Amino acid sequence: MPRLILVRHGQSQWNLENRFTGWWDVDLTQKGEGEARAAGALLREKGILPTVAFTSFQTRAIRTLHLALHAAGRSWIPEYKDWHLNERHYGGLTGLDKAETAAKHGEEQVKIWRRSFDVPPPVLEDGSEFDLKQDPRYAGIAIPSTESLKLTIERVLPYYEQAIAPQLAKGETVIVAAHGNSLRALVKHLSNISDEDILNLEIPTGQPIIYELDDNLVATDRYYLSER
Ligand SMILES: O=C(O)[C@@H](CO)OP(=O)(O)O
Repeated sequence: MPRLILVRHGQSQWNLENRFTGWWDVDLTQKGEGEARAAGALLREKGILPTVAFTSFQTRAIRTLHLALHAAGRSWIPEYKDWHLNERHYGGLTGLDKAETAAKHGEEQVKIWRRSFDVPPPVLEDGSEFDLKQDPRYAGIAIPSTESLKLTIERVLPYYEQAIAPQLAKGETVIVAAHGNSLRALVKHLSNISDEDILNLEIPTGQPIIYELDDNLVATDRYYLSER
C-alpha cells in the first residue's frame, strides 16, 4: 500500500527569531539540522524508507530533506524540487517580528493573518527588501505578493495531484519535506479537515507524519512516527 511521509523543515533561523518568514530563504539553525537528522534516523529505525522525494525551492526544506535522507541511508533516491511546495507567502509581514506585530496590531489580528483560512496578510510592496523578483530561482514564475492558506492550497493541491499522487499510485513511498502551511494544505486535503478546524492544526518541525493510503490514495491512517 502506498505511504506518504510529510516532514516540516527543522527549526530555521527565523523560527528561532520569531519572524514571519514565508518565501524568504533562511537556513536551518544547528537545532534544526539536528531535528532533520533525527527525523531520518527515526525513518531508518522504523523501517519506513522513502523511495521518492519532493521538496520546495527553499533552503530550509531542501537541507532538511538531505540531512534526513542521509541519516536514513537514502540519499540516492530521486528527488524533485518545486516552488508549489514553498511556504505560504507572508506578504508585507515578511521579516517582521511576530511578537512586535501582535503588540502593534493586536493578538486577534495577528491570529487572523497567521491562521485564518482565507484572509491574506497585507501585500508585499514592490521594491521591498524582501521582494524576490530578482531571485533567479523564481525566473518566469508569477511570485505572489501575499497568500492566505486558501491561496496556498490552490497551488499545492494541483501539484500534489499532478506530480506526487502518480508516484504514490505506483506504490512508491514518498517523502515530502516542506513547510508549516504547505503541509497544512496537504493534511487538510488528505484528512478532509474543514475550513474551520484547520485553524487549530499546527505541524511541528522535524516530526515525520505518516499517511497510510489505500489504492485510491484515500488515507486509512495518519500518525506521528515518533508515537508508534
Ligand atoms: O513564518 C512563517 O512563514 C510560518 C512558519 O514558520 O509561520 P506561521 O506559524 O505564522 O504560519
